[in-house]
Amino acid sequence: MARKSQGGPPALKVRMVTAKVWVLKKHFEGFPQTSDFEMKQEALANLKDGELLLESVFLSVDPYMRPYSKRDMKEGDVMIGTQVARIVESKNPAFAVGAFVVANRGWRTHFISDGKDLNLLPASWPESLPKSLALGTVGMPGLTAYFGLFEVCKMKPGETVLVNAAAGAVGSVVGQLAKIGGCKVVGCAGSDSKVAYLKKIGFDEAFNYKTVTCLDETLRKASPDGYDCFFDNVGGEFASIAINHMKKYGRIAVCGAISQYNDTVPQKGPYIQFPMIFNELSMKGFIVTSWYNRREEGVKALLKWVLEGKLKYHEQVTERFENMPAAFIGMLKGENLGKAIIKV
Ligand SMILES: NC(=O)C1=CN([C@@H]2O[C@H](COP(=O)(O)OP(=O)(O)OC[C@H]3O[C@@H](n4cnc5c(N)ncnc54)[C@H](OP(=O)(O)O)[C@@H]3O)[C@@H](O)[C@H]2O)C=CC1
Ligand SMILES: CCCCCC(=O)/C=C/[C@H]1[C@H](O)CC(=O)[C@@H]1CCCCCCC(=O)O
Repeated sequence: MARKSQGGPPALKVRMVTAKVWVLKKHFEGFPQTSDFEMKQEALANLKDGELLLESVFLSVDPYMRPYSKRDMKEGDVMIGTQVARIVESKNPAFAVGAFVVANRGWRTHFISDGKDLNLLPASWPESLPKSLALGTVGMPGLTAYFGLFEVCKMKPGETVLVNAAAGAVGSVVGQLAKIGGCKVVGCAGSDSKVAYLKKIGFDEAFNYKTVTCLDETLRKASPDGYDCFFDNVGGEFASIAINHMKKYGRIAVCGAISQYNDTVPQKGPYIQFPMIFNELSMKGFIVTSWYNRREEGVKALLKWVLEGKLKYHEQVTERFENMPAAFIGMLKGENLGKAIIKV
């Protein structure tokens, strides 16, 4: 607080902010444990000209954090990740206090930015729409579905699309975009209530991959003529079986391999050459950020479909920053329906 000291110059306005952060205490071995994380405090410096102070309002837990922690992080680093944050103080004329942005500043409650790494929420974002959707259906996972389906799979009206992890953040958008695009869509998920949700949001066929007696038979029954497009979020055994159900010239978008992220011993074949050659398949891995030169187009399309009611969303919201590790582990276990979000 500013105050005048008797006779001297006015005292400086000092606002000390302490951020809570989650660090990777110990590299994950197999399935992550809450003991692999540690919560710490970070004192933030005072703002310099051009800087902003932000507070995270919603944070995202995503599957990529598991493989990327192994590839890119060392023990003691703050966990990687994105947030929707509110500007609480600004010494940058381009950013007003109270505005909301998407940032990529890891598992932190507060942080300082020079504004260069921030994406303002679109001006057309309606007040009625949860801002957390900028981390899900209208954010990175939604864009993954959009570019993966339309650009990687090159999906066309009248085709049949298969998607796994279908009740999650990416998969639930894939299925609905396939319907918007005039396709038949088959999806699978890991519980009966998720399967019921898939039917509710318009999937033509849906099944619980954990309880089917024979995946091969189930895939054949769901689409006896096979699949034109396979949007693979899971990899491993599921993908090895599904590849044999592709139609001639089928296209596979290799988006993720969540069934393999926690493996301590790498899974072995079967090998894919025979179906690839016999059916002249195309299989392409992709990272959504390679399409971010068209990010605005994707966000605009997804937002429009949400507002028209054609693209439904569900969020699994965990309250409190302190529960982030549990929410992350829960998401890897399949406890989320739709996008897993943390509300600080
Ligand atoms: N390439 C890219 O640019 C991107 C790739 N991805 C990938 O997309 C996939 C989905 O991500 P996202 O939508 O954010 O996550 P989800 O919201 O789908 O959450 C993960 C889901 O994966 C399912 N799952 C977990 N373990 C297994 C398993 N062993 N076999 C089958 N399913 C499993 C669980 O659902 P269930 O109950 O059905 O088992 C769980 O809910 C991930 O592989 C991720 O890495 C995501 C974003 C960008
Ligand atoms: C074999 C691993 C497959 C992982 C697939 C996946 O989920 C990829 C996700 C990326 C998504 O396309 C956009 C991202 O931001 C994800 C990668 C995040 C990398 C984090 C880099 C570390 C940092 O933020 O500093």
